[in-house]
Amino acid sequence: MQYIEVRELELGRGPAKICVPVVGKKKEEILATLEKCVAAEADLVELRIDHFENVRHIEDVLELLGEAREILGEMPLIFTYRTIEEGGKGDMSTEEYCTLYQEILESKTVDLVDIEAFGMSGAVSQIMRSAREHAVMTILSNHNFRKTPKQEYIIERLGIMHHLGADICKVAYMPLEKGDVDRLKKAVIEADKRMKNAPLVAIAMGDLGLESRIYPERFASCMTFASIGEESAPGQISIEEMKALMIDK
Ligand SMILES: O=C1C[C@@](O)(C(=O)O)C[C@@H](O)[C@@H]1O
Repeated sequence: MQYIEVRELELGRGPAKICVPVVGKKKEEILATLEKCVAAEADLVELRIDHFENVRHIEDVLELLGEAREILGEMPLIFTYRTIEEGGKGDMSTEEYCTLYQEILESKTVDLVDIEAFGMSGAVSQIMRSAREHAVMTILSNHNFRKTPKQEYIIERLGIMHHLGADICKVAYMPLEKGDVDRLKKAVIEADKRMKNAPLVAIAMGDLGLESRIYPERFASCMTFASIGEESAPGQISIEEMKALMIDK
């Protein structure tokens, strides 16, 4: 079993960890949700900065991250700018996206950055290089909110992310029928074998995908996403429900 250590958290070893995505628009709103993440004992949080109203003002983003860190203490923080193309709110150009990630990596205020592996031509290798230089861990991700790709395509995409050196490879796709969830499961189990159990995350979104969220180990996943307040993707359940379901297993 391969695993990574992010602060005191082991990802890829032991039970899958619960990550809460935080999607507030205003600083106060975001910080209040982070307090709730601590109170609810999430394992880690994902700051979905594409929702933040001042995302184009780097000083405001850095100030927010500084205050977030004070609240979170040792709880790991993932920094994610999700583009519209992959189901988020972000409409930055490739250049702006690169600059944002560059500034964040230099600031060393986050533990992991989520980079869209196939969206921004040329951006990925540049950001990966910078993350390595600044010793920040990386999640390479791919999303499709409309459908679930073919099995070979999923295996290939996870393989490319692994080859590019991601610490965690992540896919999230929308199933249109139950068979799509089964296909995702088969694909990630095969990819996991080929990647020799390197940490990965696979999510089937929407109501049909619940199994992938509450039984992450069936999808070889080291992490599952649960909400506090507003969900960041269809099919997420609350952290309370998730904890109750995971204990009941
Ligand atoms: O990639 C993911 C997974 C996700 O899309 C989900 O379906 O839970 C939620 C996103 O916030 C996160 O970046």
